[in-house]
Amino acid sequence: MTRSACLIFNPVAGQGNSDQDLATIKNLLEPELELDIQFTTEEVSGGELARKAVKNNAEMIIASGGDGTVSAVAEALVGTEIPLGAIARGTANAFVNALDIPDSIEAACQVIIEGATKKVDAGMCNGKPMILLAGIGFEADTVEDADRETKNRLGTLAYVLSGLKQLREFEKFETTIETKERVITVEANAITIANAAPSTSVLAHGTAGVIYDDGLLDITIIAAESRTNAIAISYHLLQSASNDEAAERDDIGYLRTNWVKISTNPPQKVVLDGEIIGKTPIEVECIPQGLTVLAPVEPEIQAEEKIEHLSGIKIEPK
Ligand SMILES: Nc1ncnc2c1ncn2[C@@H]1O[C@H](COP(=O)(O)OP(=O)(O)OP(=O)(O)O)[C@@H](O)[C@H]1O
Repeated sequence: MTRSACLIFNPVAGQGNSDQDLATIKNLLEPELELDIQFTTEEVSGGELARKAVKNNAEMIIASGGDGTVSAVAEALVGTEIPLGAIARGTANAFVNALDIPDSIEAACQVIIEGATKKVDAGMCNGKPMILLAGIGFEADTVEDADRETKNRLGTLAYVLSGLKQLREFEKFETTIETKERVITVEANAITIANAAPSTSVLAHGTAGVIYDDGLLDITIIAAESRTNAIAISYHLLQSASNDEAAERDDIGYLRTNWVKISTNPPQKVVLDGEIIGKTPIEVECIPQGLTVLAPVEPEIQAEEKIEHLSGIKIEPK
């Protein structure tokens, strides 16, 4: 029996040629899958289309668009067993990068055809599904500041530019972090609560790698004393993120927990998976294995070795 899938496609996502993208996707997938193609519109979101597809018992749901569309579709699938395929066509493509799904159309289609799935955690933030992260403080301001027109012209650079602009205006706020075991109070400029995070979300990377299937949220606290320090912190986190190392500076804190409530004084804007959802306080809970995604089969871990260069070494097959 042929497998079937509902493809939810944003025809205005990203900077590429959507007609051509759709033709490529159909060429690659249609020999293997019976596709029911649904287009998002300004009025009908990917989330709405996905909820309809869930009701219609879709066998698989594929989201193709920017992070807005892919996250909205993913959120609708939290708590279901329906596998999500993701074909990223946006600017930052944080969702696929965070979950180790390839970001080219061809490779993403190949993953969908191969059909291997993995379970990843999701989260709930103030009752709303969260796949990647919630940001409080300058991360939230960065997102709000990167407008559509600038994003179209500059792509990812738009976020970096607005981030630098925000750093000039940053300030500290009183923060209370409540876990099931403790109440922590601290002065901070930014708090990130991550379930999964791409390396470009630098403020999420206090821990040594944000793990998306450990049943825990990774919380990073930034407490910079000056703007210069904030820039140094961002650079430090960028490096520790790319090396999968934990942050070592005294003005960066991190912890892991499965539930957290965060309040601030004064209240701060909160960005959830790229959208501003309001202000603090927030309550975030990890939903272990809440989402099934089509993802590349994990490569076998090869034991690393470097021996051939040793002088006089002999290596013989047994
Ligand atoms: N057919 C459509 N016509 C106009 N706007 C649309 C249409 N379909 C979706 N949208 C809008 O697209 C936005 C979601 O875009 P999405 O995140 O998929 O791509 P993007 O904005 O290009 O991605 P990125 O944020 O990575 O740049 C929503 O605001 C939605 O209202």
